[in-house]
Amino acid sequence: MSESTSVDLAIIGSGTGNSIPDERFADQQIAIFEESIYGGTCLNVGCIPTKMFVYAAEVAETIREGERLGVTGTVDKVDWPGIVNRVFGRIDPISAGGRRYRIEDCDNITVYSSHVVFDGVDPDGRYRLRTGDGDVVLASRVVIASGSRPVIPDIIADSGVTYHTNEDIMRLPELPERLIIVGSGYIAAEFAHVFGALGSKVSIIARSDALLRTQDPDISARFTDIATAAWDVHFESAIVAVESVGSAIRITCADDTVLEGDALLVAVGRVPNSDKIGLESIGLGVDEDGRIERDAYGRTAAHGVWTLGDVSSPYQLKHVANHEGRVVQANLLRDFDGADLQPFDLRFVPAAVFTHPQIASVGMTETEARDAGLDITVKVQNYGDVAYGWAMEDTTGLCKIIAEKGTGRLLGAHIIGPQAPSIIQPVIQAMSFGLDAATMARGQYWIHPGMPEVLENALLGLEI
Ligand SMILES: Cc1cc2nc3c(=O)[nH]c(=O)nc-3n(C[C@H](O)[C@H](O)[C@H](O)COP(=O)(O)OP(=O)(O)OC[C@H]3O[C@@H](n4cnc5c(N)ncnc54)[C@H](O)[C@@H]3O)c2cc1C
Ligand SMILES: NC(=O)c1ccc[n+]([C@@H]2O[C@H](COP(=O)([O-])OP(=O)(O)OC[C@H]3O[C@@H](n4cnc5c(N)ncnc54)[C@H](O)[C@@H]3O)[C@@H](O)[C@H]2O)c1
Repeated sequence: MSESTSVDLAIIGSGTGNSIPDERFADQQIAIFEESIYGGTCLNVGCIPTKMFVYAAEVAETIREGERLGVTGTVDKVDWPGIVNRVFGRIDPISAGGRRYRIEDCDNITVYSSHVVFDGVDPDGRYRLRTGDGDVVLASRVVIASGSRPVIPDIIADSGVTYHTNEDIMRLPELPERLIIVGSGYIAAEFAHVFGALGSKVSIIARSDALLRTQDPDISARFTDIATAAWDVHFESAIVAVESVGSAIRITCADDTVLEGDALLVAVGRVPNSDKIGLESIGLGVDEDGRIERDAYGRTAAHGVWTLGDVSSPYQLKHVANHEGRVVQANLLRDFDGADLQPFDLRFVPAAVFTHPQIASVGMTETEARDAGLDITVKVQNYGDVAYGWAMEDTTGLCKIIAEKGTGRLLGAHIIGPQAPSIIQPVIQAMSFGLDAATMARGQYWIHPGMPEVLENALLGLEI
């Protein structure tokens, strides 16, 4: 049995968890546990590399779409290995540098590069954490920031075929000629764009009758139309067989559709990493979606144990994990039972899908607002209705605003079209700071002829 080490704070996960120790924690002994690449999902296999690939895909699309503007060009070559090297040539050193900084420059921090589990509580009430390498760390306070991982349907896992997830698809040695994507959410939409624009033939197997189903119905419908024209999309498809045929993968669906591909990407959702960390040994449970239960301040039911990010948040988004990280960080400097703890603010959480065209949203969908019994007014404004949309010859972009009748309270905004994640930001600001639609529309200038005029016109078009 190895000797144990005592620390003031243990952090499980080096994603958002790595941002917690700053100079205010310099007098605390801290253990950080990371079983995989240092820096977590967003940096290594999530937001950042995907968007670096997306940008290259956007450039390829822009060249192809130039013809309708009178600028004709062709994409002569896609240097996939070159793109992979550029992306990871930037990211890998950041991950390695972050790890090196914690190990070499932070005297109060020890990094354990191993899987860790809770192994009960010692007689002094400290949490016992046991690593796969045999180290035992005792901690009076713990932050669980262990994130989430991809779900793999049994029929694929059991088939023995080679499949990919976000963890390795971006490091394929060559661009697959034919890519099959199983799933119809964020990751499916983003990678379909990346691989489709860079030259793969993309097939999507979707369980339901639409893509990005959790978006506002107008956005999901518009995207589904565009995606169906761009890629080979199979709706309401249940997979009944998955097999290897030579170097290819063959998937058969219940309606006898047979698809063959050179690579298979699984993107059917992510589950919280709450099931392999020994939570039961410290009396903690999870909710029906596998998320660690927590209160508004990030506290679990175990005294001194906090949680944040994908493992416990209702949102699997990095900006949410970062916010939750800042809240837990502030609360760690207070008493666990203190009356001055800071709560999470999850009122107006925006999200964007970096597919083609881009999509961004904040607040309620029209369906959610109606289901909530609110008296609403809705305006849909097309990109093509404003001058910059004419400049772009845009025919598919739209901006939809939902507000409360009578008060003009902004309830939701949903945009599909070029630069949607940037264009939506003023609405996030308005909702966060309580601006109503009329004040937002006429209480400021809108640069003419900028694309945000689509937002201005949508606000002015509401019948409040
Ligand atoms: C392909 C993809 C694209 C995405 N794009 C975006 C985007 O554009 N915008 C956005 O907002 N969000 C995006 N996300 C979501 C975002 O990446 C996550 O919400 C965010 O990274 C979660 O952060 P976290 O700190 O909770 O977990 P993570 O960053 O996943 O960190 C958890 C860490 O804990 C480690 N760990 C887990 N269990 C243990 C254990 N028992 N012992 C030791 N270590 C352990 C894991 O190895 C991991 O490194 C994307 C996700 C994916 C998969
Ligand atoms: N731009 C971003 O912010 C971004 C990008 C990527 C991922 N993410 C985060 O990561 C999460 C996970 O992404 P995701 O795309 O894996 O999940 P998702 O929840 O967005 O979508 C999963 C989709 O797969 C479908 N599905 C489930 N089981 C299936 C099956 N057996 N066969 C076929 N389809 C099936 C679901 O109906 C759903 O539409 C997202 O919800 C999001 O929070 C965010």
